[in-house]
Amino acid sequence: MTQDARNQMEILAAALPFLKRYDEQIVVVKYGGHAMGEEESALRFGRDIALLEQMGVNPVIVHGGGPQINAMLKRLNVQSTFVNGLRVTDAQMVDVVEMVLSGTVNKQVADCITRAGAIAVGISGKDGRLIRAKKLTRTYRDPDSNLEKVLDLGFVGEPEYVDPQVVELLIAADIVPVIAPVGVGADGQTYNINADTAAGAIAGALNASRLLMLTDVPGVLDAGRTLIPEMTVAEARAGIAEGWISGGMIPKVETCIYAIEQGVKGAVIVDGRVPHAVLIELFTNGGAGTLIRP
Ligand SMILES: Nc1ncnc2c1ncn2[C@@H]1O[C@H](COP(=O)(O)OP(=O)(O)O)[C@@H](O)[C@H]1O
Ligand SMILES: CC(=O)N[C@@H](CCC(=O)OP(=O)(O)O)C(=O)O
Repeated sequence: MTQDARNQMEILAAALPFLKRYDEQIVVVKYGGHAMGEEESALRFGRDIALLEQMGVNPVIVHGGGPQINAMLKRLNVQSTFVNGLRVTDAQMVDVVEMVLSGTVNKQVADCITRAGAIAVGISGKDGRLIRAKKLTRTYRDPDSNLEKVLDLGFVGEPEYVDPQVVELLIAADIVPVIAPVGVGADGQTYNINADTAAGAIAGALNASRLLMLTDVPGVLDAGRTLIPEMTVAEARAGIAEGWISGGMIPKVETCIYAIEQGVKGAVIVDGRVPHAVLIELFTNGGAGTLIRP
């Protein structure tokens, strides 16, 4: 038995009293592009997810792939810009985003789980019309003119309606759904959706008991860069308004708030690079990362 398998067994031994809590429950895991790391770390993630499935929990994976899209754009010599953690996505960009997310990354993540002994099937939000999307519309106050302006991010979408039927069919067949955050408009247009936002919408539609957001920082850090173990929705909103929650952390925190408002019991932002982060979060008293609560 490898050292890693021994570690996994040790966590599970400690987890026994908690197992019943998640039996038959849906746990949505957002697997961020930064959390994926090297192959060994992705395989370890796959083993944890396969184990959850075998233990009777119903994991649903929504993955990101921002760094992987960046790497492909670099190869193609295409520049990319972000506004508030969202990629400005023109027609050429949306093709690359779909190719990387629904193609390479989606199949890699599903493969890591399948190699660990569960059956995982990779789909995107377009399959079965899982994520009906519309163009994201946001306004902002222009600091120069002080006028309210519309933010145009091109083909960046937001979920308008989630039809979880295809995911529920996979769960009923004991298959782990692995979902790429690409949505489809009423007119068939493909939209690039931030993976955090997609995960929150799916967790809400599935009435999940937990949403775990795996990233590459220990959780939400305060202005002094210290980990905040627990914060209320109001505190999280204040962090965004005050600016110490910024960039890619904004969609993450907003997603947790949304998921809680939809009835998800707990939303946690946690460091996915820590070995067995998912098991530790679900099955230990202290958990890890930042829990956002009402
Ligand atoms: N208050 C904060 N606490 C932690 N991270 C923060 C905070 N504000 C901004 N960030 C940034 O958010 C990033 C996480 O978002 P992102 O890179 O989009 O992750 P992912 O690829 O996992 O979705 C962190 O690496 C960090 O640079
Ligand atoms: C609109 C938007 O920004 N979409 C993201 C989708 C991928 C993503 O969110 O990946 P991570 O979770 O790894 O950051 C993007 O284009 O990068």
